[in-house]
Amino acid sequence: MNISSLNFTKMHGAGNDFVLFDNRTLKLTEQELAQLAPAICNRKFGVGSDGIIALQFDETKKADLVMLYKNPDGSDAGMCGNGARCFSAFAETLGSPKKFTFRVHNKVYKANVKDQSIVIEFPLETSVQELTVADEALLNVYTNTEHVVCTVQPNELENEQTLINQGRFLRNHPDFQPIGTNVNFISGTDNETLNLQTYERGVENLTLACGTGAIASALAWHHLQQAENGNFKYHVQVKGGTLMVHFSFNKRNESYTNIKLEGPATFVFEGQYYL
Ligand SMILES: N[C@@H](CCC[C@H](N)C(=O)O)C(=O)O
Repeated sequence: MNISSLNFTKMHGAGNDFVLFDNRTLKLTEQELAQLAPAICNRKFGVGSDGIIALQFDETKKADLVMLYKNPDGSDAGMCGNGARCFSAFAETLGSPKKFTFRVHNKVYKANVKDQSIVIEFPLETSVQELTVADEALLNVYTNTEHVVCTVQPNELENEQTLINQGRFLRNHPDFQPIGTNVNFISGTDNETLNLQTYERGVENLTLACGTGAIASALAWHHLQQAENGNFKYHVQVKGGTLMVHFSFNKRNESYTNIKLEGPATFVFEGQYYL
C-alpha cells in the first residue's frame, strides 16, 4: 500500500457498526482490505467496528456499484445486510441516485434510499431447513450468507453470556465446518414480530443487530407458525433497534422470495486512519 492514511466514514445500522471507504480512488485490493480489517475494527487500538466496507464502481457493468465487505477477523462474508444499508446511504452522499444497484460477489442487489429508512432488495430464493445439531433443534436459513436460528424463551435473550457460549459452540461445530455459521436466537412476540440476538461469525460475539440474521430469523419464525402463502412484513426487534423484513412465501415449493430488508442507516463521524 503506497499511502499513509485512509479517509473513512463511521456508520451504523441499528447498532451494527461499520467503517466505510470510498475505494474509487483508494483502490484497495480485497487482500489489502482483509489485512486492514482486524486493526481498523479493533475497539481499543483501531476505529472499532463490526466490519469494514469499501465502495467502488462495478467494472463488470452488472451493477452500478460494488460493495466489498470484510468481517473484523478479515474473513469474507456472502453478504452483510446492515452494512448494505449503510453502504447505500454512503453511496448517496458520494453522488449516487436514491435508487441504484450494487453487486456483492456475483449477486446484484437493489437499493432504495428513502427519507426514513433504506430498503435493500435481495436476489434470493431460499427455504427453511430443520436440522438437529448436538441434540438441539435448529433451523438453517441461507440468506446469501450462512445462518442458523434457535428458538429461546424471552428471558434467555437477556442472558448474554449463555448466548455467547451457545453461539460459539454452534458456530464452531463440526457440522458447519469449514466455513462456520452465524447463530441467531429468537423469541416470537406475535405472528409477525420477534426479538433477536445474533452471534456473528467473524466478530465472534453478539452484535447489536444483524440484517441477514434478521431475514433468516423472520423466515424461521414464519416457518414455525402456519407457514401460510402470502406477502408478509415482519418486525424484528434487535438490541440496537427494529428491522423490517418483507417476503413472499409459496407453500407449494416451500420457497421464500421477494425478500427485502428495511431499516435505518446512521452517519456517526468521518476520520483519517493512519497506516
Ligand atoms: N452483520 C451482518 C452480517 C455480516 C457477515 C457475517 N458476520 C458473516 O460472516 O456472514 C448483517 O447485517 O447481515
